[in-house]
Formats: sequence, structure tokens, C-alpha cells
Amino acid sequence: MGVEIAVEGLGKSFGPQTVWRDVSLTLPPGEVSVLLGPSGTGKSVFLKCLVGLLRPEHGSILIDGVDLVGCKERQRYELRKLFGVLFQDGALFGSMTLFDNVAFPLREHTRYRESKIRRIVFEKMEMVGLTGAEDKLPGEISGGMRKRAGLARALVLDPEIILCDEPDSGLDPVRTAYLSQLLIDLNAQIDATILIVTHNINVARTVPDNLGMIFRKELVLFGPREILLTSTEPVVAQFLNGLRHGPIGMSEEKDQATLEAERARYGDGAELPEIVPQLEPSPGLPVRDAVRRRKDRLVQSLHTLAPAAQQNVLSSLTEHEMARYGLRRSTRAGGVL
Ligand SMILES: Nc1ncnc2c1ncn2[C@@H]1O[C@H](COP(=O)(O)OP(=O)(O)OP(=O)(O)O)[C@@H](O)[C@H]1O
Repeated sequence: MGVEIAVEGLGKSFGPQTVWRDVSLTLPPGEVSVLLGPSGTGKSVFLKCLVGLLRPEHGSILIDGVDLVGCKERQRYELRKLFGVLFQDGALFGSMTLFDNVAFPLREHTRYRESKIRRIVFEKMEMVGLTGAEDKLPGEISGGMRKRAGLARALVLDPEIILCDEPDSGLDPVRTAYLSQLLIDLNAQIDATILIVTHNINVARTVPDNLGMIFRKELVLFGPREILLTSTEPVVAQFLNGLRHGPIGMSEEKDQATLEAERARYGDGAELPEIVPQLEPSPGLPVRDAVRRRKDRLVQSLHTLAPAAQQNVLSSLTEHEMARYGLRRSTRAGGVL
């Protein structure tokens, strides 16, 4: 199972510019989380801090109990091995074939024989649907294939944590849907802790177990999807529903396109749409253990959730699960005894 990442009081600045301050959240082990936020709010900077590429000035990042911020360089090097990172553009070497790109971390960090490297590379390329493209150069394939190759490379060292920086950027909606499915399938297969940075509303609605949002230099909320997707917190509701009215202004141009598209779909109404079901692993794959663990956790804290979130948690439980948790549905709509 993937490891837990506990971030406490994190703050990052570049000279006089504060990117964000006092960010605290816990990425539950083996679950998929999404970090949202308008352009330029520091989502990529957050990912780079998590993997140790940037150093925050304040706070701690406990990975499996070890503080990445305060630890020695040697320990940081060891912690980094737990991560697989998919950068925005795939970050492939243009002069290397896909095979060599994907093999690169194995050749750098292990002493495996070439036959073993070959086996691992072929296995990961099959996982991301790139069998047969091993000899292609990055310049000869589509953006979606480059992302998948980047993902295969992020997987070769069997990471316990996978970070994806805008895996959907530059992809059409169909390829984004395939990539979203791929991430859920991967989670079902390897149970890694996954954090995805995006401003794609569909990805946020359908992929993660947990959601968080950065706005105006702060983490506005972080929690289970049922809480964020039913939240009436103005900035969260505006962003997740692509509404014009709300704290996010016109000046963030990149999000304007998203806002236009969603406005065309939902109109300007303040009514929140129903929560759409979360993606499930493709047929033939194991069920995600994270789903069961998360339900256990949510049921324990059910009474602390707002009514709309509570109702969504309850409606996600099967009758068998209701019985296992000792819950009975009341005759009142969505109620519980
Ligand atoms: N190495 C750096 N040195 C100085 N400033 C930086 C550096 N990296 C990022 N920044 C600044 O930090 C802020 C946040 O950038 P970041 O790329 O994390 O935003 P983002 O939320 O990921 O944006 P987008 O959604 O557009 O990718 C920006 O103002 C950016 O210019």
C-alpha cells in the first residue's frame, strides 16, 4: 500500500512573493487526491515541495513519518525513491526512444541486468497502452501518448506515491477520459497514494477520493469528495461548478476558458448539480482497496459531516455495507438510524 503524506503548516515564498502559507493536509495512504486551484496559485510549486525539488520555508512534510523538510540530504534521497512524478509535458528526453526514456530511471538508480530492465519497461508500457511504440521518439507521437510514456516512466521504480502535474493539459476530452481511467486502474492495481494537480472540473468530479483547493495563497478546503462536491463555500462551489459569480475574477485568463465551457453547460444558476459517480476500475481489475478504507473512515466521522455530504456518503453504501457498519436507512429521504 502507498504511504501517508502529512503536510503541516507549510509555507513557500520566492523572495518577497508568498506563494501560499499555512497549508496543512493529509493524503491518506493508497487514496487518490486532487488539488485544484486557478492558474498561478502554486499547485505545481506544492508538488515540487512534496517531492523535495523545492524547499518550503515553513512547516513539515511527513512521509511515512519522516520529515522531508528537516531531514538530512541522504534521507531525502531515500524518500525521493518512493515517488513517481508525471510532469506537465511528460518531460521526456527528445533524442531517446520511448523505451530508453522509460528505462532511464532503472539505468540510473538500479543495477538491474538489461534483460530485467527490458521486462519491466515492457510491462509498464503495456500498463499504459503503449505496447508497440517502444522505438518511437517523443517527437513522433501525440501529446496523449507522451503523457502515457511519462506515466510509464514514473512507474518503473514501483513508486508508493505518484504525483501528476496537470495530466490533462493539452489533451482533448476523450484522451483526458482515458488518462483518468488509467489512473484509477493503476490505483486498483498498485494501491499507490496518488496526487493529481489539475484545473479540469471533470477530472475533479470523477477521479479522486479526496479534493483540495488552493486560492488566495491558502488551502481553502481539503477532504473527501462528498464534502468538496457538495460544498457551498463560495470559491469551491464557483470553481467546481464553473460559475461566473463568485470570488474568482476575470483576470485569471486560463480559467476563463473553463468557466465559459461550464457556463454554457450549467448556466448561471446557483443550484449545485448532483454528484456524479466516481470512476471504477476497468472490468477484470481488482476493486480498489482505497474505497473500502475510505468508507470505513467516513462512516466513523459521518455525524461530523454536513447533511448533503452525509447523504452522499450514505447513498454510496450498499445494503451489505450498511449492515456491516450497523446502519439502517430511515424512512426520511437519505436519513440514517
Ligand atoms: N522557481 C521559481 N522561482 C520563482 N517563482 C516561481 C518559481 N516557480 C514558480 N514560481 C511562481 O510561483 C507561482 C505559482 O506557480 P505554479 O506554477 O505553482 O502555479 P500553478 O497553480 O501550478 O499554475 P498553473 O495552473 O497555471 O500551472 C507563480 O507566480 C510562479 O511564477
